[in-house]
Amino acid sequence: MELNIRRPRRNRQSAAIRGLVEETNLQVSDFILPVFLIEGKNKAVEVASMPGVYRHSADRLLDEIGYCLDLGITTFDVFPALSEDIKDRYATEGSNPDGVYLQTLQRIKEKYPEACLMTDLAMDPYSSDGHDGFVENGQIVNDISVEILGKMAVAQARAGADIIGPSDMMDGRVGYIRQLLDAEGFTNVAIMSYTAKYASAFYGPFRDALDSAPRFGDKKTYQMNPANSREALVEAELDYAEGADMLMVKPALAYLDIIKLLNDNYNIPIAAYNVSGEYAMIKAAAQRGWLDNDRAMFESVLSIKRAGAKIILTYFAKELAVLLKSR
Ligand SMILES: NCc1[nH]cc(CCC(=O)O)c1CC(=O)O
Ligand SMILES: [Mg+2]
Repeated sequence: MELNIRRPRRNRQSAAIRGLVEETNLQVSDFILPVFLIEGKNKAVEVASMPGVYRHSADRLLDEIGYCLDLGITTFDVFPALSEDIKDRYATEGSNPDGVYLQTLQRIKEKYPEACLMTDLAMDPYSSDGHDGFVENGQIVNDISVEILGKMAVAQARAGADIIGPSDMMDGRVGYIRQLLDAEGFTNVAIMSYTAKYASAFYGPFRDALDSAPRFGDKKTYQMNPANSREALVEAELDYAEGADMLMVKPALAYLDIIKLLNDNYNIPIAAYNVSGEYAMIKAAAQRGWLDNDRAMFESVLSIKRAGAKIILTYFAKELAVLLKSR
């Protein structure tokens, strides 16, 4: 029998050697935990389609963030779930400094100055149309949306945001927001652009959590077609030129090729959003005993890092932090 002299199994023969040759490692500093804020007091309501994920009122969210900081999680992406009566066409509440969202950001910063706060910048949580941009005659109007988003971004920076995360996919918003932030003295506030955000089925549980599904139509005129990858390079080129500090791909698991594409072509950090549906799939299978929760979680988040994402937004951040500590 003639075998090749190269035997890859030699490098797998013991835990020690496997450790030596291991190329990718997850660490808690890679993660951003998305958190959901609701109105009221002393409330923690589990999201039905996201077992283990809660919508917290501000007071409970403060406790939650304290707990996560102790676990080593440094950065939080805060999403508001607001009542219908506060929403309007112009997403006015999005830049209301006395509203529950911006007030809560301030409270978090006051209590935990060390916490790094990321915001979601889009109109949908505040819009009576449930779209990320401004709606006129059934169309999402780009430039008016960008103006509204600019106001929101400055208000978020004033409330203490460290990283602004435009998730709306309007053209030109990164450059516009950068200009406004700089003009207002917020040169240190970073922009993590949702650069390649796809029109995905995997946002379903998130829209349940926020009750933010579009009131008509879909998001296909602004979010990308899942069939396209070269278009992601066009989006990246624009965001890079407009001053984005980090480029995000969303969702993550069905878009590992896009993560790799951007990582190969851009020398700023790439982020990926391991979205609600990707979380829900593993949780649902694990609850039925069809998958091992911890192993499936670890493997899927590891694959996102291996593909080239340095930063991972994931609802698994807490569980992963505990798992990594126990190793
Ligand atoms: N601007 C909205 C927004 N920001 C983050 C998510 C999805 C996050 C997730 O599914 O976990 C969405 C949903 C959407 O675009 O409809
Ligand atoms: Mg773009």
